[in-house]
Amino acid sequence: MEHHKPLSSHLKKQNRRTDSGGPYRLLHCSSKGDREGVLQELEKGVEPNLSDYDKRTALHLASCEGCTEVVVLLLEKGANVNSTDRWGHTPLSNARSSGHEDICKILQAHGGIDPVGLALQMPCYEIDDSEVSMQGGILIGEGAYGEVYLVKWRGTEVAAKTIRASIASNLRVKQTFLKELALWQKLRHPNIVQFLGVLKYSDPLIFLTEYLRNGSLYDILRKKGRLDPLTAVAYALDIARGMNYLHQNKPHPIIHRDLTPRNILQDEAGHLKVTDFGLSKIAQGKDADGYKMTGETGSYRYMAPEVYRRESYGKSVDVFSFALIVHEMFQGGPCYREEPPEKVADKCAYEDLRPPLSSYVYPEPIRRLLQVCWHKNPDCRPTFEEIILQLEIIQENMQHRRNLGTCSRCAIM
Ligand SMILES: Nc1ncnc2c1ncn2[C@@H]1O[C@H](COP(=O)(O)OP(=O)(O)OP(=O)(O)O)[C@@H](O)[C@H]1O
Repeated sequence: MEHHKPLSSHLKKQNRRTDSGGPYRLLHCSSKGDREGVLQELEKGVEPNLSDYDKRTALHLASCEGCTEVVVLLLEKGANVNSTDRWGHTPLSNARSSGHEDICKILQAHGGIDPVGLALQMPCYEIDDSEVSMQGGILIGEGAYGEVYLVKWRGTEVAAKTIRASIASNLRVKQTFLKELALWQKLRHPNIVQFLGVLKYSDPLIFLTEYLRNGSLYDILRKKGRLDPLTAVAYALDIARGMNYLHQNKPHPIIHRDLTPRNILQDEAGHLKVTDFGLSKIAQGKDADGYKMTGETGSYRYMAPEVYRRESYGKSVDVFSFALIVHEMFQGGPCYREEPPEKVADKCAYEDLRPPLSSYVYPEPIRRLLQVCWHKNPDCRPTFEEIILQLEIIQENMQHRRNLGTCSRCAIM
C-alpha cells in the first residue's frame, strides 16, 4: 500500500505526481474542499486511503480544513475513518482540534474515535469532600491560582490548592484546568510533585497534592542565600530529572512554561520536586492549544526571550528558565533585584541581557552550561537529557575534588 512505502520514495513520488496531476491530486483537492476534483480522482481509481509522507490521508486533510462535503464523499467511497497519521491523530482528532463540530459529528456517526482527545478527557480522580476538612486547614501559601492549605486526607497531611473563582468560574477554563490535572495525575516521578485528586463537589475547584514540608526553593534561597556548589548541582540535577520526565512524556511532551523557584518544592529528604506544570497557561487565561503567552505573569524574571516576544515556542523555554534558576542557586538570589521583572525580561528579549557569570562564583563547566542553556537561539539550547549528563560529570568531578580536599568552588575541571 502507498503509505507503507519509505518516506523518501514517497516524497520523490509525490513531487513527480503532483505536477502531472497524479494520485496526490486527491490530497490536494481534499485539503482545498474541491469535491469535484476529489470525485474525479476517486473515479480514476485512486485509493481513498492514499496518504502523504506524514501518513495523512485525504480524510485527515478535509477534516482539518473543515471541508464537510469532501468528508462525506470520502466516507461514502470507503475512506478509513480511523486512520492515524504520524502523530497518532485520527481525522476526528483533527476536526476536534480545529473546532469543526459538524465534521466531528459526521465522523463519530461513522465510528470515528479520537485517541488524543480521549487521553485528555480522562476524568480526574475524585475525592469525597467528607474525607477532607477544609475548615481545619492551615494556610501555607498563595499563588496566582489561589490559596494553598495544609489539610488532612485520610489521616495524611496533604496540600489543598484552591482555585480562584475568577479563574475557574468560566466553564471552558475550568474544563481546560481539569484536563491539565488529568494529565498530571498520570505522572509518577521522584522529582515531580504527586497529584492526588480533585474534591468532588468543590466549587470552583480544590485539588490535592502531596505536601512538601520544606517549602519552595524560593523560601530556601531566601533563608540560606548562596548554596554551596555541590548542593546547587544536586538540586539542579533534581530539577533537570523532573523536567526531562515531563519533556519526554508520551504521546506529547509537557512544557512547564512557568518554571520558577516558587514552583520547585523540597521534600523532607532534601530532594526537589517540580510542581504546577502546564497550569500557567490557564492562570493566564490563554488558549490551551496555541502555545502563546502574553507575558501577563508574575514570572517575567524566568521567561525565555521568545515567550516575551510572543513568538511560538517549544520545550526549550523551560531550559532557559532552568538556567536562571541554577544561576540563582549559586548566587543566592535573582539578579537585577532592584529592576522590575518585566524590564529585565524586556532587556533579555531585545538586548540579550543575561546575568553576569563571575569566575569566582561559577565554576567553568557551570558557566559553559548556563551560557548554552540561556542561548538566544532556542535550537542551540540542550535538552534536559543532555543537561543531566553534563551535571552528572560535573557532580562527579566536584565530589572527587572534595574527597581530595581541594576547594570545590575554584578547582573544578
Ligand atoms: N504541595 C505543597 N506542599 C507544600 N507547600 C506548598 C505546596 N504547594 C504550594 N506550596 C506553598 O504555597 C505557595 C503558593 O503556591 P502556589 O503553587 O499556589 O503558587 P506559587 O507557585 O508560589 O506561584 P504561582 O501560582 O504564581 O506559580 C508556594 O510558594 C509554596 O510555598
